[in-house]
Amino acid sequence: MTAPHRPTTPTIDPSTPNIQTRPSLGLTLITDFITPAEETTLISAFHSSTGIPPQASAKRRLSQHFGHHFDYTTFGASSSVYTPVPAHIAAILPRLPLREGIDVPPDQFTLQYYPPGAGIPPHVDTHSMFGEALYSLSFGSGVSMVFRLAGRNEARKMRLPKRSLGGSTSASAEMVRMEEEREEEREEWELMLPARSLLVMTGPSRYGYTHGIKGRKTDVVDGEQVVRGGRYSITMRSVRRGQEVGCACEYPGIFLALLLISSEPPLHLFSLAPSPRAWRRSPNITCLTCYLGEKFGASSAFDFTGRESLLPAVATTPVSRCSSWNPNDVNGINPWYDIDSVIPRQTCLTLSESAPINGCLLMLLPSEVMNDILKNIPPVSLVALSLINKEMWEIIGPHFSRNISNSQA
Ligand SMILES: O=C(O)CCC(=O)C(=O)O
Ligand SMILES: [Fe+2]
Repeated sequence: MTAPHRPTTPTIDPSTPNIQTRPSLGLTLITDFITPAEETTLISAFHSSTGIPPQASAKRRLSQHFGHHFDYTTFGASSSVYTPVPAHIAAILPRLPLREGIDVPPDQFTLQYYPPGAGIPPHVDTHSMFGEALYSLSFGSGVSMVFRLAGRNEARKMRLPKRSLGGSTSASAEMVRMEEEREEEREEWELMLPARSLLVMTGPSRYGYTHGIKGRKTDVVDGEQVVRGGRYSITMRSVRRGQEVGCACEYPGIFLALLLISSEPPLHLFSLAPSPRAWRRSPNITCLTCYLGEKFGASSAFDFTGRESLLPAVATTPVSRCSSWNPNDVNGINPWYDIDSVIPRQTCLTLSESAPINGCLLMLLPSEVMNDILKNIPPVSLVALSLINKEMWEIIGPHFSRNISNSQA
């Protein structure tokens, strides 16, 4: 294990010494963004509205939502649950740095209280459902936020189970080896967010890195161990709606998709979800999840079971189709795991047990193609099998170019 690096040296304009920017990361930290009086107001408002006394020894992170509520099933925003934004939060908004013509004022606010020792797992906030700029206001106590280049590990978790990766072909073994080597190189670094500071994430820091907070009671600040106090934060996001939903960022990912071609509605959406935590960790797969949730008007299309398994964990209706469908036993081929044998042949399988489903097509698709398919070929049901990342695509993509050009034709 290498020690966390420091982030790149910030750029500071002498006329605004409290603003540290890291242009290559799209990251800005503004210290003393709110006054101590505002901090006191925000803290007492949190305790009076939640009814939690200030000295309460909470064990885990507590969240409160304003504006469109955060939806923990899609990791997007709820379209139905809304709490008006209180005046003490609204008062901060005019001060937020917005890039002209790019950023819009946030309309989704998650206020969190982290008792000392609590953290938040590394994640990338959902691309498709929230605008680019993310704002995080810290108060009560500072904390060290951990950034890590996103992608390989997250994608790997979503992609294929280890037994398949380590399995039959030298190509897949090689992929594993390369991933492991690259894993070592991934840089992780920490940035201290002082109380009353505002963090702004755009570009690479928003899309290309995970951010999280380690669950520990101390942080190292300028070489000194500092004991954490209770920290509050307000994460401010802008919600995308309608035509804006989708992801056009530079980190789109490539999906290994199984399209179930169905002759009749209703559409049945299945999803292979290792666990809600893994979905959350994988930036690109949440794009798809949210995209579908929004597209088909239901976050309940995805009903996570939380099983640590890549088997079809989820079904809307009927559940029996999902559970009776043994993925190891479809025409003697394992369509889920046997990437090498199935995809190059662009196998079209007939699922005799699943009457409304006429067939399925397993292929690798860049996410834009996937979006196109969803728009243009109803009715299909879609199984988001997995995700591979850009680097992986460079290795295996050439083998599948025929499939991609077919699907684009
Ligand atoms: O507490 C924070 O500053 C960050 C919280 C966060 O990353 C989130 O809610 O998505
Ligand atoms: Fe976040």
